[in-house]
Amino acid sequence: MTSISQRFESLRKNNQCALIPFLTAGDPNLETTAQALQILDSNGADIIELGVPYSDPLADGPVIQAAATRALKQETRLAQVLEMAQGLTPNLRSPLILFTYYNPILNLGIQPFLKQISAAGIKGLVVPDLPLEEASELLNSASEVGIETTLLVTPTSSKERIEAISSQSQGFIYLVSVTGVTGVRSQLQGKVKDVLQEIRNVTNKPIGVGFGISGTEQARQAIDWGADAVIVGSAFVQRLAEGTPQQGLEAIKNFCQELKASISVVRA
Ligand SMILES: O=P(O)(O)OC[C@@H](O)[C@@H](O)c1c[nH]c2ccccc12
Repeated sequence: MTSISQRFESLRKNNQCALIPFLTAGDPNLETTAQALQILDSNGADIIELGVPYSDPLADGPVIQAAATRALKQETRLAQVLEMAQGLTPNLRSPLILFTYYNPILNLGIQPFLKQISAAGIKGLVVPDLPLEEASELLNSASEVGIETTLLVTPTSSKERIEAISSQSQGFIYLVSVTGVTGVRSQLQGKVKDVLQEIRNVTNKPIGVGFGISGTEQARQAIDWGADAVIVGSAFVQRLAEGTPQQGLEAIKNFCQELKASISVVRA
């Protein structure tokens, strides 16, 4: 199974960038999530971020909060998400990143958590509220089972923090494009270009830009500014939730193809 780093290496060889969609597992139900993952995987996704619904998604905007609420109404728990993933990962081209808040990990215990997600074929981890000071135990234990933990840089991160995060982050570095919560914005802030350069100055690890990317224009903009990947969540979650599940699946298929096409043009 391809790792996150290996996927980035093969993309870089072909001067390509990664499209990383995010979906909330269990919204509207896990059967649809399984279909959605396969659709994204065969319509342009290079890596996929799978969110574990959580009752207090403090870093999420209204779209993903609503998705988490719908998924929790379906009694979506980590165990079912992993059971669904285990059935899929052997046949997915895209490595899966499990996206979860820190609490569910602490409740289960870091080692049992990692054992379960590794058995499900998960290759990456994003924990937005993991304090950098506490990250080393999770990072080290996860990498022992072949899971790369990606850390987040924000536009207000200091130079020292950018260096600390860049050196510890595995797989890639997640540059959050705006201060605030997830959710589509009208345009990417120019600051993203500067922070991209600051990260580039201290590491040659791939950099993914996320938050607020609503469509092909902003995705292209992030790539032209030097990003190696774009992470798109709310815009996919929104489309999947519109109409019937079948209509939602059709909408994310088309959106995934459009986004991949928009970032596939060789960098200007
Ligand atoms: O939804 P957006 O604005 O496209 O941003 C990606 C984001 O959804 C995904 O990476 C994510 C979902 N929840 C998060 C919480 C914190 C950081 C990142 C995330």
